[in-house]
Amino acid sequence: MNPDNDLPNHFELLATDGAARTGRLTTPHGVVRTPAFMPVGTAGAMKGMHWREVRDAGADIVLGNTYHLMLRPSAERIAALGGLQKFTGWNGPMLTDSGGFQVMSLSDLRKVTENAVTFRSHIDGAKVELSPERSIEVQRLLGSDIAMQMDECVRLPAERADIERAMQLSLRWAERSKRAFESAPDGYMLFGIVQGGDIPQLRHASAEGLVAIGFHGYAIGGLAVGEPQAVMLAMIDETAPRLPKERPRYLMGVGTPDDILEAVKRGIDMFDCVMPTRNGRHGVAFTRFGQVNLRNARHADDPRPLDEESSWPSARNCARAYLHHLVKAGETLGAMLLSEINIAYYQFLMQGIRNAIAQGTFEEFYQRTREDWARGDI
Ligand SMILES: Nc1nc2c(CCNCC3CCCCC3)c3[nH]c(NCCc4ccccc4)nc3cc2c(=O)[nH]1
Repeated sequence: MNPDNDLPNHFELLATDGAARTGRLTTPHGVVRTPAFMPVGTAGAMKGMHWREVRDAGADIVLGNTYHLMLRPSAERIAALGGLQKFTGWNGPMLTDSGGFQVMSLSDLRKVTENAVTFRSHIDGAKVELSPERSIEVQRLLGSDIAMQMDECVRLPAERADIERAMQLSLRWAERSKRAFESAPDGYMLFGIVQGGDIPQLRHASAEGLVAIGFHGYAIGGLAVGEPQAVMLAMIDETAPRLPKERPRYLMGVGTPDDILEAVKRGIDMFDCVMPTRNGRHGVAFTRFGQVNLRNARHADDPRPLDEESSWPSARNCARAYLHHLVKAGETLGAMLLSEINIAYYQFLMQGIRNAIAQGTFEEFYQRTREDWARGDI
């Protein structure tokens, strides 16, 4: 029996160092080492990468894209083809978001009612209704190992009344999402999502409401939506201690390496962000010494690789001059190389974090890593 609710707990805490934790989350498709960075697949693919590279870079779990896949090819078609793992060839754990956040950011003509989010498909303009029940059905059809409740995320800054309305609606949708999820086979998980904007009391009410309903894990949503990093970190401080310590905590949409290090320090276990692949496609590399914009002319004659000590071959072997050329020439290989270099760096960072927490040296790791970033690209 778990102290907080009667759902099975598939998360095992291995060590803690201050508020930071390292553990293992067991899913039907494999084990996820935490703290974990989850690369974001788009419509069933990791833009610019083969799944083999995603795995070789050290990723245990990737995100599938509920919003896109439900519109094309449709969740029913993916289910008929054996589910996302079979359909995509990624045979490891997958997490899917509920789709509501993306509706709000990607499609126009959308409306939020008590029952659902309704919107027009950006593909064929068809009217689509995404209720908590339909979102759970789609995530079950996709075969995702970890599903997210349907929620409403408010961009910041926002009026208190709007933040409160969306937080309360999300709690009612949490209840409906959990009921719709109840038929899932053992091992599959559903996470609740804490809302409440930048208002501590609303964050507390949301966290307490979700814990009372009971989930396999808890996400902190409604952040990385325009607020300064200090506000994001303050809301983590208000929320994480109010979530069951034996269950996983997932900070949605975050973030830069600096965001991740600060959030791990405050007790976060899981992250997702499009930044490594998106910045890679735009010519920006993440390295041990900070970000390097390879579009910059200063790299044109530089024979050095990005990082001679990197465990990732392309980061250790490709001359900056070559990467600069590929990016300027708009060669697809440029986007591919920088995407894999960035995913590999994020996984290198996560492995360093996990090792440091396990050894009780997270504080030193935290300080040294930030100094290396501040050194900047030599
Ligand atoms: N349900 C839900 N999802 C959220 C997401 C989407 C997380 N990524 C899903 C993933 C699924 C597959 C496709 C891609 C997205 C967020 N992303 C961000 N910030 C991103 C900030 C950002 C960072 C870099 C670049 C652009 C935007 N804040 C978020 C808050 C919430 C939230 O409250 N509720």
